[in-house]
Amino acid sequence: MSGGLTGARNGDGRSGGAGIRLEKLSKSYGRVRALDGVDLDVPAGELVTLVGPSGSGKSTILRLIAGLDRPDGGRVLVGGQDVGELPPHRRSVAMVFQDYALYPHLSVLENLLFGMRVRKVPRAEARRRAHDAAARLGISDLLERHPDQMSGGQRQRVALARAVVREPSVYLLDEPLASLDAQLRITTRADLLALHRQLGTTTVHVTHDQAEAMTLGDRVVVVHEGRVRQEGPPQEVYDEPVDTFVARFLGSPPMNLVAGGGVLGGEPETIVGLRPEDLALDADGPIEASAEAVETLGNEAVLLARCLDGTRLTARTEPRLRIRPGDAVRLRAIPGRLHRFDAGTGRRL
Ligand SMILES: Nc1ncnc2c1ncn2[C@@H]1O[C@H](COP(=O)(O)OP(=O)(O)OP(=O)(O)O)[C@@H](O)[C@H]1O
Repeated sequence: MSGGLTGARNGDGRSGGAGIRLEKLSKSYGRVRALDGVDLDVPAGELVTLVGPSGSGKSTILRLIAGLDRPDGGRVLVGGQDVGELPPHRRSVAMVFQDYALYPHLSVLENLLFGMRVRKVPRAEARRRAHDAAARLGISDLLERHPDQMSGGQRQRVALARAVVREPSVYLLDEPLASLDAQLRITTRADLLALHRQLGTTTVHVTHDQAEAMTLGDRVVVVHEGRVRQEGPPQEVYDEPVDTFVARFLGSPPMNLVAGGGVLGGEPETIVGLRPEDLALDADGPIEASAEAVETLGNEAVLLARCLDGTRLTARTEPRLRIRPGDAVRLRAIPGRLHRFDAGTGRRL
């Protein structure tokens, strides 16, 4: 195959990037089936978040798109082209890892220039790109520092800038925010979103943090046991999970699931689900329970209640009600908010 992919740029300097299509991708490591027939379409310019528990196959998907690993079966298309035979450096994808992977003996500027030197980008052009990327990521005043002279958040910005200078058609971000503390994660998340809006380049972002998945992507793709369980706009997946796995995985605290419906009502052959925010304290509520634990978070409190029949339910409540463990409470499910799943398959009914 001749020629790699290039990041086509449109007039205003934005790069829409290239769409990605995965067809029936499978991959095993020894006896571990990491991917089991993954189909996925990411339109050009979209930011998609892959989310799933540890070991579900998220990083493997990125590695196969990047060409760092080869699939046992299936195809990877970037910009409509089967890239199966292209080595990583010819795929016009830039990957950013959780641990930054910067060269410790090089300054920030040298880290940014290094890859372009290898790819023989002319010097003046390479410097222009490096300074432009540094400005976008707010690290222009760090260019002379070495990685060990920076905070984790600054290092992560350098790692992102190093991806930006490549002007790829696709960004692959493997838990880029996971090593940052909670506060920094939120601000860096906003910066990532802003960067994506500026560049408009197709991005696949991996996380196991469901809050990140809800806030960061145009679409969220829930991966479990090497398969795509559900994909869609985050709110849609949250409101209409296709099965009990997705229902429990997105949302914190997770959805209440009651076999047979029990205190939530329902038919014996079903599992009935209710989000904690859809379970309200109500003095006339039909569900009698006692408070087992209350976690106060400042803006809200999470009540763990044990019903008369032993069922445990969590509810999001007002923190100022000052409920204490042992208090008798009454609860009501907000009408229309119940989810029903098949008890055998776990699928949404
Ligand atoms: N090089 C490897 N050798 C053996 N097994 C591997 C290798 N890479 C991945 N696996 C296995 O493949 C499965 C999927 O791994 P993968 O790293 O894709 O999961 P993940 O969803 O990214 O997990 P995490 O969130 O923990 O990074 C896991 O069971 C993992 O142990």
